[in-house]
Amino acid sequence: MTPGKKTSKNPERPAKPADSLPAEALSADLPAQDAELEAMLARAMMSQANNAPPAEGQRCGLIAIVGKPNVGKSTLLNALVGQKISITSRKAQTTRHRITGMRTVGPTQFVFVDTPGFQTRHGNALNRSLNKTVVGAVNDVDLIVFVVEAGQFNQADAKVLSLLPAGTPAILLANKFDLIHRRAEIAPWLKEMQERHNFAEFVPMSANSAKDVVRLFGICEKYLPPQPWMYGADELTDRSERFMAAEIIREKLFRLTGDELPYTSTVIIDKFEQEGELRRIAATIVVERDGHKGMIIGEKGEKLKRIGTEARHEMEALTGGKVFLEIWVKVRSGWADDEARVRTFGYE
Ligand SMILES: Nc1nc2c(ncn2[C@@H]2O[C@H](COP(=O)(O)OP(=O)(O)OP(=O)(O)O)[C@@H](O)[C@H]2O)c(=O)[nH]1
Repeated sequence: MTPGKKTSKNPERPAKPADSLPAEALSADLPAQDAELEAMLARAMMSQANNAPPAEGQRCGLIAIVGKPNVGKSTLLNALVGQKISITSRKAQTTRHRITGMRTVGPTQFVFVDTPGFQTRHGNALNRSLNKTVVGAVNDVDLIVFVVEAGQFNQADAKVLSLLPAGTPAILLANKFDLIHRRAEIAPWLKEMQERHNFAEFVPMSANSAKDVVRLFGICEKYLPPQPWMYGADELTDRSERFMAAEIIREKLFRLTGDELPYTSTVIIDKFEQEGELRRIAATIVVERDGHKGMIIGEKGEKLKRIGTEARHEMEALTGGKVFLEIWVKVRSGWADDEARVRTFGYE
């Protein structure tokens, strides 16, 4: 199911959101004193979710979550959806696909689109494909959530920002706010950010905080147009169990191997069969070099066994049934530079 075509731009964009910090406040007279800044941040942090039903029926819209690698986009999507549908790791470039996650709250359906972090290094075929996914996702949505790490902005952030279409409202989401200990340092950064783009709102938060996530729903809701829902009220993602299985294995692979394993390893599902509540899954981890294969298999096969066990447990929790999982490791040198291979491995 592709929701992209069903959306329409919000016809009545609110001029000034009531429950978050208006961006104009930042560009004009940014408070010089710490106390004022503290009050301003407190207001933005404290604003409550406003999930009151709209007067006339259903509301629904697409919200793209964009940002450079590792800023917390997938963590945010999972928190918003209320279930893990996008894999995360401490390594950058974990997300490789456009992943749609939905959450229906009262009469409003939020359709979130998580995207790969925009790649500015390595111009290989894999990265070109990832970037195409990001560019596709920011067009034709009702709202863009531009995620940065609070207090930071570099060339990689700038590249993503340059992709945002002018006519679509964008929220500046300053994530990992829990890591900011001196809030006063945020003031000049905020002012700079507002000069870079005409953000509709500024949301300082932590994707790890449930309270912050609830607040974000209220902030996003008013940008979604009144229109019928695109998905059922209980649906959480448009991705299949087969897709999720590959992603879960890739997450364990990324988490359980050191930084020495290059990000150009991928997972293909060779077999996915269901008999009642039992799933039989065979998967291949594809790497570029023999040395990488050894790293994944580990001494006496220990590492691969652990990847398999952790992936299986997570799949069993997700599906509620038993899973038999077999994983193989194969070397395909240069696959990430080969357009055709990148496509056969499931990248757009
Ligand atoms: N302290 C802190 N860490 C966070 C927060 N949000 C995410 N993280 C961590 O940041 C790391 C990256 O998170 P991801 O959600 O994988 O980031 P991403 O932007 O999806 O990364 P890519 O897949 O590379 O695009 C993980 O280790 C998260 O646990 C937050 O609010 N506070």
